[in-house]
Amino acid sequence: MERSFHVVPSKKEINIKRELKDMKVIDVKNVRKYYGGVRGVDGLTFSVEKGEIYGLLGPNGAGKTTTIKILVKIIKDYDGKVNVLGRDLKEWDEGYYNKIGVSFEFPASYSKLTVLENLEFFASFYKRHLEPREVLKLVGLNESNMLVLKLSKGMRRKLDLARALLPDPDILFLDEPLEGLDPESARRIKDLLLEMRDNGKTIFLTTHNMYVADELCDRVAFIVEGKIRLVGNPKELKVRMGKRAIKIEYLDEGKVKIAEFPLENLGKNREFLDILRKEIMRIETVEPSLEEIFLKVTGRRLI
Ligand SMILES: Nc1ncnc2c1ncn2[C@@H]1O[C@H](COP(=O)(O)OP(=O)(O)OP(=O)(O)O)[C@@H](O)[C@H]1O
Repeated sequence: MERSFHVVPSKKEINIKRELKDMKVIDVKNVRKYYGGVRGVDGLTFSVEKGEIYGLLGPNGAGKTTTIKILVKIIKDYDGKVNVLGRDLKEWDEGYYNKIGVSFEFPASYSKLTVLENLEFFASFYKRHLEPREVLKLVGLNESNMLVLKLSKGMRRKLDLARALLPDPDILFLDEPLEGLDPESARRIKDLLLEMRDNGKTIFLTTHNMYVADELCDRVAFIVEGKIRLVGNPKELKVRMGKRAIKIEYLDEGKVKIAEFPLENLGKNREFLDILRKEIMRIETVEPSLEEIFLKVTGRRLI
């Protein structure tokens, strides 16, 4: 049976939704994975709630891909506890793949088949799925009859996402979802993900791009050397971790000048009060970027 994101839910679905509300959809406790002697993740602990876009932000080698691979059961030999959709990950059988959608950095399609043939093939694995043409429309990929080998990087990225959407999953796992997309396509995919989130889907993504984290994520987790160092809403983090300063632009003897002052004791700051008597052009609070907060908290740059 085909379903869309907007169909009226059955009573059973409403009850399940009620149960899932406020529930930790993903709960990871003290997870550890080494590749021989190389640390993938170590002491990884976090949880994701239903209906949020949760972003794992970190530099190369931080453990983002390892985390996703564990969560989608590609890596099974880890230590620690992982619970997804109310069940221990190790207890989930093949039914898990009807509940989740996965889009990875590497191409996962058959290059000698067309876009539509690929999606029809993948759809055949699911008991219930969305219409291949419908998911292509959602991601804005119009080249349904083009061979995959002829697709640009951005088109492949959209195809990967379309494939992830096929089972109409409760959770989407996306590795660097906007990488390689032109600005218009990136905007479209961002809007799609936000709409899906508003419709109760949970989206877990990894990125090393602070703009993606900033614009898309309800919560962002900083990951460094296999551990989460800080979690928060991007806007709240900026307020909490910011410099708490203002920038003032003013005219001084016909020249534009800019000065910055800490918010503490601003009303008693003689230099600031003197400037206020001049012609003010603009006053704004100084907002740090996520990159700056990341550096402050972890001592590491994102790239
Ligand atoms: N198959 C593997 N064999 C050996 N070491 C690995 C393997 N996969 C990952 N690693 C190592 O584990 C660590 C974490 O890698 P991971 O790919 O999870 O990080 P990442 O944050 O996704 O980085 P990137 O942004 O570069 O993909 C790195 O030191 C990496 O070299």
